[in-house]
Amino acid sequence: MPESDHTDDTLARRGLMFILSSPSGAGKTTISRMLLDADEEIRLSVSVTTRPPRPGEVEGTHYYFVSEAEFDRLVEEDDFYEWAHVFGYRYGTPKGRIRSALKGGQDFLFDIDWQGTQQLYQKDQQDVVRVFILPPSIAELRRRLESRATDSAQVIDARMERARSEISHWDAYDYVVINDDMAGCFAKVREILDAERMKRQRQTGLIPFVRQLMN
Ligand SMILES: Nc1nc2c(ncn2[C@@H]2O[C@H](COP(=O)(O)OP(=O)(O)O)[C@@H](O)[C@H]2O)c(=O)[nH]1
Ligand SMILES: Nc1ncnc2c1ncn2[C@@H]1O[C@H](COP(=O)(O)OP(=O)(O)O)[C@@H](O)[C@H]1O
Repeated sequence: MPESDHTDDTLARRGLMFILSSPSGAGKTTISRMLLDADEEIRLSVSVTTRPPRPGEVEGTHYYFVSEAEFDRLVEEDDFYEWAHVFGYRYGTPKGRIRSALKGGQDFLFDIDWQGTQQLYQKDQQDVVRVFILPPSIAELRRRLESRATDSAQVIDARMERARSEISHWDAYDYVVINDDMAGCFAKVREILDAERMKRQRQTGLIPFVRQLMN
């Protein structure tokens, strides 16, 4: 849409980089999927990882699954916005077309950890919105990891161990939402997204619109 165009109450705007992070098992994948289903204007930034796929995970939909050597090659070619070590594997955000698509008003959802969040924020403060999801309690976090049934007891122990250090990064986020009731948490995340879209600085169509109102 050209910058000066608008329909009713919709003005042209920059897209935003909407980051959802949480300690493993708190529910960010669940909330991300609900958001992607409910909102046609946001697209998932699909990460590249060296971790093997879990049952049900689809190449190119949930992650791009690559070998260590392939990941090395992508790093050398400077193909990542950011990348980090998590749980013994590497994860990275491919550059792709993100920057040009943002200018055109496309929003992106990032399911990345606190390290990736810091890197993206340093690169692009004006487009980044950082949301951190917390579990209602440590006992419930363990229960969720066990009920997901994708990890061995040993891996669950390691994730629980790591959860405490992940939680310690809570104050590097713009918003913190507790995922007790799933529907309630989802509603709050949507409200954040809606409000951030309306921020004056993002509404590039406002200047011509206001000028026209004043003429
Ligand atoms: N920095 C960074 N972290 C990522 C990326 N993709 C996924 N992660 C994070 O890596 C962690 C492990 O993800 P995953 O193996 O899918 O397990 P999960 O903890 O159940 O979501 C999570 O905290 C993700 O948010 C990425 O591209 N960059
Ligand atoms: N509010 C909630 N109440 C109960 N179970 C939940 C809630 N949110 C997520 N879960 C469940 O907890 C498990 C972990 O959620 P998931 O979205 O995979 O977490 P993450 O991506 O943060 O590791 C899944 O089995 C999911 O269905």
